[in-house]
Amino acid sequence: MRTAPFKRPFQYDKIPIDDLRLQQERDKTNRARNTAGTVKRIWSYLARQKGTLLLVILMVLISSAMSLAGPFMVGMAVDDFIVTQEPSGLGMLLVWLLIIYILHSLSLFLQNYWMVGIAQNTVYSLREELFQQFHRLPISFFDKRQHGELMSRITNDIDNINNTLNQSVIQIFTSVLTLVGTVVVMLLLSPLLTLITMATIPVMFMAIRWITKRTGPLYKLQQHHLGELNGYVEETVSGQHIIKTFSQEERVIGEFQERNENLQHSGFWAQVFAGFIPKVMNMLNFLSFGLIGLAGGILAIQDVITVGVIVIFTEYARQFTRPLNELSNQFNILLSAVAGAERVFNIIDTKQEETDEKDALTLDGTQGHFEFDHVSFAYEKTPILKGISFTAEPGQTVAFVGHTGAGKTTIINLISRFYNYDNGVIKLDGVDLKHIRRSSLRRHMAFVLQDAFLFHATIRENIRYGRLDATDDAIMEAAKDANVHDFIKRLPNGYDTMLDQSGSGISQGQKQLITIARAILADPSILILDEATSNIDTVTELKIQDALKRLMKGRTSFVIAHRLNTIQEADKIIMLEHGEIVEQGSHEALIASRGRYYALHQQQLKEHA
Ligand SMILES: Nc1ncnc2c1ncn2[C@@H]1O[C@H](COP(=O)(O)OP(=O)(O)OP(=O)(O)O)[C@@H](O)[C@H]1O
Repeated sequence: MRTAPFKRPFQYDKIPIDDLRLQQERDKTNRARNTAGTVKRIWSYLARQKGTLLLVILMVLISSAMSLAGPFMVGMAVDDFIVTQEPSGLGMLLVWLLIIYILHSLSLFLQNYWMVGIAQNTVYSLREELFQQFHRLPISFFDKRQHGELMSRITNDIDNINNTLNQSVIQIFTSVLTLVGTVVVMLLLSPLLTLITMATIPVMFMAIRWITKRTGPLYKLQQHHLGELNGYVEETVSGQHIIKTFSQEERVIGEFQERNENLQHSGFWAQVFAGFIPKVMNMLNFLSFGLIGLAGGILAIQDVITVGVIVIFTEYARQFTRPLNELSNQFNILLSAVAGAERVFNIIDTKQEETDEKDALTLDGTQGHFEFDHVSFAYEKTPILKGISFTAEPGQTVAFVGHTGAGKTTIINLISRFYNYDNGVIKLDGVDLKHIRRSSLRRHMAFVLQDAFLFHATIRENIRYGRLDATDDAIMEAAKDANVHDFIKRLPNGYDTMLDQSGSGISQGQKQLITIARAILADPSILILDEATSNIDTVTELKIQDALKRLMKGRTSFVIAHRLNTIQEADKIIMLEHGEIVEQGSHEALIASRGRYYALHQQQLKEHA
């Protein structure tokens, strides 16, 4: 087993400077493009809860005032009762102090309670809007993006907004109020001592700036390395089969080690520098106490101020540095949350799936007669399909064949109107598809796709997805027709067997049979089958072929098949090349004409010989 080298790993000059630079570049792109606009938009969500927000502001005012009043009273106690050694009113003052501290705690508790409510309501609305938007966006939106990226919008970004609203917003308010309040009271008590107290601030600023200039990018680098490491672990865990079959374990361990070392380096320095901040603050606080004690003592001896004022200043000095520090921290968190919010809003603002025409038809039923008339289509600006013309009679099976990238899936995408065709016309029962409501068109279609997708639900619920009002008997009948009933019956929990998201626990073929049962139950007039029989053992393949034959009977079916032996019985085979139809006809006719299909057929025969 490999062990990680532990050779002087923590030299600062070993931090990859290029990585730091890269991180700084990334930071720039990670900022919101329109910070003011995004903040305004977040505000519009908060403004829906004006009443509660006012209460929070009131509580912040009270807590800030109380944090000023506490030390002030202590100072008064020193002057009035301790210096004078006249303790008669001390008891009453202690009661006041107690009230101040209770009020302080209570206002902190309530501001937190109300602000958490505001934050939760805001992210509830955002999550809801984002999820609804996901379901209104066209397929092209998802085709262009990675799933992980979209997941990150609804998890990380929204979480970030929540945390920022919960903590940073109140912190920023409180810090500003406390800072202003402290300086005002200090100035009123003694402008000279205020200046002396503040003498350490420039030093503090410089020290913090020096540290954060280093920790900021290091922290982000650490996050970046952590993300890389997590991603790598996730990928290798889910790709275990492939790693083992290609005997890549050693290489994977080596690559992991590299990522682990990167994280170790950046993590070490990020935390070392971050650890400096409280130490430096403490040191400067003590310096400031010393200065206040010295200067305050001299001023008190000269009767310019009282001893109580010195007590108040030492307390305020402590209160003073904390908000300064917090402001700079919270500001960064706030900026990154605003950037996240902007990404969320960008998705919410993305153009939704084109709406149907105003007077679009709702199909009650359909014969399933399709006609493609010189249809052309481009993804963005890349032309894919050119002058496609063919017909599919009701109940016929039309198969698309051709090399990878020929445009088979694209034709299916046009039939189901996941994409809009640019030129020409596609007609269903003589009506242009564009005049038919998308939802009503798709209601008459069922898909059995290569990547059989099952939900995290029971087998029964997965089949019922085809027709929500189906009875248990109808589900069982569909499963019987799909040749999967016997298999389900043999499972300990039968139809109530829970499937996990990846559908593990059942084979690829069984998954496919369940999706066929789902399609049978849906009882559509139009069927779309995408390479439904690849990677499956012969017995299951026969079962699938048999189930499909039953499913396709009496329905117009479009089949994408790479293996020509599965489509020989199709009524029409359409051979595509570079987005154009080069041949069409029955298997026998195409073989007899000895053209492109014949060549492809011969090639496959040789490959499987
Ligand atoms: N969402 C998309 N955006 C841009 N181009 C795309 C998109 N989907 C497919 N293409 C391109 O369109 C062409 C046709 O792709 P299509 O998926 O229709 O081919 P196919 O015949 O189904 O291939 P395969 O047999 O590999 O599934 C390819 O060049 C492909 O790169």
